[in-house]
Amino acid sequence: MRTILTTYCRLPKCVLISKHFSPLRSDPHNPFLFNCYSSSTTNMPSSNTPLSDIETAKRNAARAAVKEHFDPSARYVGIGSGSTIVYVVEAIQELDDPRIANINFIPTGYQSRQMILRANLKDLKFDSLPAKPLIDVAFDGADEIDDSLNCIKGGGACLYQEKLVATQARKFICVADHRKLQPRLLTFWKYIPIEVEPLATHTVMNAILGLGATSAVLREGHMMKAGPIKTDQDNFIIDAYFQPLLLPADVEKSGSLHEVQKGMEGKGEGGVWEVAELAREIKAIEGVLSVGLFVGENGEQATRRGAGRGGQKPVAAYFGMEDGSVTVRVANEDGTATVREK
Ligand SMILES: O=C(CO)[C@H](O)[C@H](O)COP(=O)(O)O
Repeated sequence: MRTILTTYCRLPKCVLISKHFSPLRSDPHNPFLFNCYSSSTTNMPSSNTPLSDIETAKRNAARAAVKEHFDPSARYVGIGSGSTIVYVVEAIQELDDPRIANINFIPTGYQSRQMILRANLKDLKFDSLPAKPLIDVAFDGADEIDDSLNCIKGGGACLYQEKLVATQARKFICVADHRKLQPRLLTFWKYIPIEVEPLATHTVMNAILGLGATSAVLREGHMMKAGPIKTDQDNFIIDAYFQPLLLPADVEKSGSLHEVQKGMEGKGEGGVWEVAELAREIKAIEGVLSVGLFVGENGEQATRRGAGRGGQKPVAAYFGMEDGSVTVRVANEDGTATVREK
């Protein structure tokens, strides 16, 4: 696997390592990481635990999102993966409403399910959901969210089940800290996680480079000698580095995507994509199970259209800010988004 890594990376190794070591995952105050090593039966941070600024921002965002979108009389609630979602579960518990015991919580993977169980909530596997009713609401974190509520997800390697749950939900709500609030995807967060069937790893990496990625990296585990990370589906993750992604509005302004790309190529910065178009191209590569770009419709748009399912994009994203406030990006009917301060 080392061969694959060096063959396909066009960046110097040191750059790859530093990009790989995401700043979003190195906080010693992170209660999710802490609880990985604790024997705590709740897996929940105590509300009295002093938190770092980032963790406080996550908690503030989670509390605001739960207050506005969690209904204790709901039947099905999706619970995502990562370190921020811990605070959503905490905020649900804090409501201390007996009706919560009747809710089926749908996990998006192993970590998510453990969190649900340790919080003494009722878990229901995605494939046990009845076909018809949609999940009332799904909460999840994200790695980056743009002006139109497109998201990058999969920093924790859970994108496939997260997408399954989001697209089966009437509304999908994102919860994040201020670092994830960006105008365009791939601004602060530099790569798109892609889940691939292991046999197809080489061919998918080649195809991604063919789309103009600056590099494609097979994600290794923390213990290099143990090999690449395996997802909950036993697949690999390829992290694909591209230039910042455009919104449809950027393309409209410039006339056509081709014109924008031409302009960028002139500056020696090829491989510029509109976000939904790139998601479609990557998904079409044989061997790709899921792309960590959440694009297209949101659940409310899909419901209005009578689609009978949800959408990939959130209807709202809550960001805990550095000053303790919460900023919300809310979807408008036409797919654009409005920013609201709380
Ligand atoms: O997509 C995910 C896992 O695959 C997470 O939701 C995303 O990485 C955000 O995680 P965190 O809340 O720890 O920053």
